[in-house]
Amino acid sequence: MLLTGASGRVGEAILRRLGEEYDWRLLDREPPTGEPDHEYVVADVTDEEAVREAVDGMDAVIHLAGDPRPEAPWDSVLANNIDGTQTVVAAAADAGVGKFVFASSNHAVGAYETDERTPELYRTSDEFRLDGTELPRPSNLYGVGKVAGETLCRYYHDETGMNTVCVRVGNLTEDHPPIDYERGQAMWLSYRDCAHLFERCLEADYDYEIVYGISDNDRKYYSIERAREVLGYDPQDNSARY
Ligand SMILES: NC(=O)C1=CN([C@@H]2O[C@H](COP(=O)(O)OP(=O)(O)OC[C@H]3O[C@@H](n4cnc5c(N)ncnc54)[C@H](O)[C@@H]3O)[C@@H](O)[C@H]2O)C=CC1
Ligand SMILES: O=C1O[C@H](COP(=O)(O)O)[C@@H](O)[C@H](O)[C@H]1O
Repeated sequence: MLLTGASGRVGEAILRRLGEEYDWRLLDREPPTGEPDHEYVVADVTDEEAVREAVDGMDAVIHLAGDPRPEAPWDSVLANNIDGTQTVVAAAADAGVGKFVFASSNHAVGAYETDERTPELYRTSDEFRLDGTELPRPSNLYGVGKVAGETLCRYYHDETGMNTVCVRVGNLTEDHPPIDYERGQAMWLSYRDCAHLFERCLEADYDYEIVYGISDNDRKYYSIERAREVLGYDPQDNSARY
């Protein structure tokens, strides 16, 4: 399995629980901080030759690498998130990789959180749900880049049949949900549920899917029904317990 952006937070959550479960090849533009437990490729995802070598022989790719900042400027979004994703997904499709898992974001649909809907949207009593079938509605240029990534995944799936899932990740924080931040509590994804969700993305059967990546929070305004149904996602955590 190839894991891009392996040295970041999502990569850490995945490797902490699944490090021993798969034969990993890790890729990041930053070198490892210590002696890596797995094969480690230092490369930028915009480097086509390096990426083509990295995907060679892989059954699956989890593509996390990119600029994660909601306020990321356009030049970074364009290079790291759009060009980088195109380079990785095209190389994976050409190499005949079986499954491609793309880390999309809540910011692909963040503009559904209108002044009229918030803050009630973030509360348990509100029944509004986004389920992945709605049109994209990004809240910033970073979100635009994630929508572009989802569209690239759709295109390469349709062109080559590569099984592809885009996970609109919520707010990953370790140990407990964000404090004094209702939006973050509604879209909290625990480290444990994060690892489980990406494991399901590696194991389940699907064609092309968009799912939400959050824990089973009482406050949720993202449906996790599709992730349950198609992937067998069974989250254990809930921000309401904290
Ligand atoms: N952490 C979260 O709550 C959320 C994360 N995501 C997405 O998940 C992915 C991972 O996010 P985090 O782990 O939080 O970010 P992070 O910044 O902790 O990790 C990203 C990793 O990607 C690497 N990277 C960045 N650009 C690269 C490039 N051009 N080539 C090679 N490596 C590159 C960085 O060196 C870093 O190790 C990102 O795509 C982000 O947009 C989406 C929604 C929420
Ligand atoms: O996509 C992302 O979303 C989370 C949550 O967004 P926020 O605006 O509520 O902080 C963010 O923490 C993460 O860095 C980003 O990649």
